[in-house]
Amino acid sequence: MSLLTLTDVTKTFGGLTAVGNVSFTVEEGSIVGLIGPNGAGKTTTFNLITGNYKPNLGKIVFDGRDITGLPTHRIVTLGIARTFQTIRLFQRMSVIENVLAGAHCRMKAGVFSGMFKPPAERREEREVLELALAELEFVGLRDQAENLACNLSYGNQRLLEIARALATKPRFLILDEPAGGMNEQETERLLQLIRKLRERGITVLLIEHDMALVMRACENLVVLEYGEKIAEGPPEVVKKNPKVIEAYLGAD
Ligand SMILES: Nc1ncnc2c1ncn2[C@@H]1O[C@H](COP(=O)(O)OP(=O)(O)OP(=O)(O)O)[C@@H](O)[C@H]1O
Repeated sequence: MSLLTLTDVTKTFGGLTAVGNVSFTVEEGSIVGLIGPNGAGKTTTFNLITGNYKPNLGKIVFDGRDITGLPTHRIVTLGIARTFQTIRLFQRMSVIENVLAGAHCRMKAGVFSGMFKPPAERREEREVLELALAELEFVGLRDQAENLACNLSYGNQRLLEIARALATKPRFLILDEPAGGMNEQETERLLQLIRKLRERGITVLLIEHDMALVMRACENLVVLEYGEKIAEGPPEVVKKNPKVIEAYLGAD
């Protein structure tokens, strides 16, 4: 079953077409890579899916529902979460507080609201804390919960971003260059983590410049160049596509 479908989506900035007539589908439970040279329109596509941008034309359907142009907070509650190309953590807050900030959008009451709370609210807070700790455990940062986010290594900050996104209980997770700045060992851990996400039933859409990771992690790739889709299919087929080879060689 297709979880996400983009149909003829276009986004322009002034005279520049950042994304032009792009259509693709992400099947539920799959790991799909969105790749292409710098400036190809990958991040813009992510921003269109997550409601950070509104498309000029086209339609985005998630789980059978038209989400085109919905505000980001509505899209998050429908089950789409993301991480960012540049790390966006609360650097002076603890690791667990960063994850709680993600969980917050699912709570009826605020996490930090008041001292005298009714039992239902306290129960909800306990549950949210347990959820946040479980997500830290999942990404391998449980023992860092009390540490400040700024004290984590770059690779671990990226994992923390994933934990924070997971705390929103997504069905669909969008990862923007998760391996950026990671060493080989951290990238290997990330690959295992992405596979574990799928085992949890979470569908993953990934932008990544580390081609070795993309080829190993994804079962399907969508390739953009100058805002247009130039290829789509399994990695072993896409990597032999002359248009893709030319796009990458041309970029180098
Ligand atoms: N907010 C914006 N205002 C104007 N132009 C933009 C904006 N965002 C992106 N662009 C332009 O749109 C095009 C696509 O950019 P985008 O960031 O989506 O590409 P990308 O494939 O994610 O690139 P990279 O791999 O370098 O992150 C580029 O030419 C970029 O300069």
